[in-house]
Amino acid sequence: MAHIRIRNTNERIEAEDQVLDFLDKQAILYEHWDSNKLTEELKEKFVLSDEEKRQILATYDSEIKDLAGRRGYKIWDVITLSKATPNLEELLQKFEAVHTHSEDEIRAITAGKGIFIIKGTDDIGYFDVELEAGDVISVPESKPHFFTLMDNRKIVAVRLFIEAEGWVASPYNDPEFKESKR
Ligand SMILES: CSCCC(=O)/C(O)=C/O
Ligand SMILES: [Fe+2]
Ligand code: NI
Repeated sequence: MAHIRIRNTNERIEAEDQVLDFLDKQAILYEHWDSNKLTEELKEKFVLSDEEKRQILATYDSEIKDLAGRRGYKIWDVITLSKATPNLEELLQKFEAVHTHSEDEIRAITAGKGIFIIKGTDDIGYFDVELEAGDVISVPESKPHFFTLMDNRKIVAVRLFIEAEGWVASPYNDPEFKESKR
């Protein structure tokens, strides 16, 4: 279940009903897939062969097609980030810079965990959405956000796209975002 941290106040929201209500008010789509559908091995595997990525997509095929159908998504893949990822630091530099996308950014976490930091309404400011296996999030098109790993430094996620370049991050220079609050 996702947990929220509001950066300006350091307030944490962890009760499921309050998390769902908060994300709904912030126009962040949040859903939940059954993380137990994966084999025990794949729940803890962060270096994946193409066959293992295909196995993850096959495991969640009905959830992916249902979500894709409702949101008009046509392409999906699996991304894995861990210390074993050859260009991890380069990728994180891109993910950790405030950016926007030209389509809603849909990510379904299937293993590990990560944080999306999203620019909320003016009264809230930036807030963290701490995600774990089973959590599915959609960051709306053009909404400033960034992503970082948590202390375990590893995650596997299904990414859904409308356009192949839908993942392209457009830098967003936000004077309201204070680096010190990373
Ligand atoms: C865990 S998905 C990798 C992060 C990403 O694609 C992105 O755009 C984050 O904002
Ligand atoms: Fe993004
Ligand atoms: Ni919890």
